Amino acid sequence: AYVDTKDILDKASEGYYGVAAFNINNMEFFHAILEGALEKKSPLIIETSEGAIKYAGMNDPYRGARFFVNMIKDMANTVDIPIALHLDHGNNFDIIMAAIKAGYSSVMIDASHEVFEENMRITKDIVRIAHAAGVSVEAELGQLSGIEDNVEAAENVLVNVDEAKEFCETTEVDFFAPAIGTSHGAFKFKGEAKLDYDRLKKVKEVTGKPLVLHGASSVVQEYVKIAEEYGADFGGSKGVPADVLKQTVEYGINKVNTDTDLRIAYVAGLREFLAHDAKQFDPRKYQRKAMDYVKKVVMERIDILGSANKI
Ligand SMILES: O=C(COP(=O)(O)O)NO
Ligand SMILES: [Ca+2]
Ligand code: NA
Ligand SMILES: [Zn+2]
Repeated sequence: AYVDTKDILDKASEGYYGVAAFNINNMEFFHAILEGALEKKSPLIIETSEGAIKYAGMNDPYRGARFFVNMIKDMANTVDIPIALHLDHGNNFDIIMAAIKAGYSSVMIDASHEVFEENMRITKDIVRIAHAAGVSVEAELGQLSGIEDNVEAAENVLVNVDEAKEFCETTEVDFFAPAIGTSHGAFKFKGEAKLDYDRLKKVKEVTGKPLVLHGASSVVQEYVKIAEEYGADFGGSKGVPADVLKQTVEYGINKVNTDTDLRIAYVAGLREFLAHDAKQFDPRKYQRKAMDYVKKVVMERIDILGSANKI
């Protein structure tokens, strides 16, 4: 069934387990992810960035938002796991409105690069509009280093616990993303993967909200190796290890944003298949190994986060 993201995350917060939020840009990733979630009988959050919406809509965001809603809502209403569709890193007001209008389950308003008061003001505004339309809202405090919503953040700015308390009370966001040391992409840590667990525990205590971990991919080396065997160069890639992910769930993370792991698994499968089969040109066949690897990563992640059979 097609559900509100808040429903999935309130249950996860109650039960202290994590639900992965998988990013997609096309149908094949959605199908591969869905196969894995169905097999695990897990609730599923599908999320699309603003870039994905522009990509699918051939630069018309409302068309792109409708494309994803039509594909995902229809499928959701014909399978028996709960599925929500979420706008990831919403920043552009028109695209956030397009997602709400098209029928997204939830939207993120990411104004975390603004000063605290401004982030709070903007977020409050979006919550008012989204709630009026029955749509739930995510927002973020702190910054992840690297490129994020077209804003270049030089280095990590960790969430401030007192600000988090005020922010959640004032804005009434439904779920909240505290920056605790992760970053987007495949090169998250120079040395050891260190997240600020103490800060995370305190944010959970003072907000009581379902919490979101951005930049949560593990950069699974099994697929990095396969991709590199067939010509990729992902040297120095490092993500959030599975045991660290488990710790964050234990301390209150419930939505676990996963994009990079699926991209690496897919390109590994595609490179491997094409290196061995010189004759195949049916896209349903030459993408299948790539989709199988995505499905495997999805199922492994569901086991790490504990959302299997939680429907
Ligand atoms: O935070 C993410 C995904 O992060 P990764 O690059 O670690 O998959 N999406 O919002
Ligand atoms: Ca941000
Ligand atoms: Na998000
Ligand atoms: Zn993110």
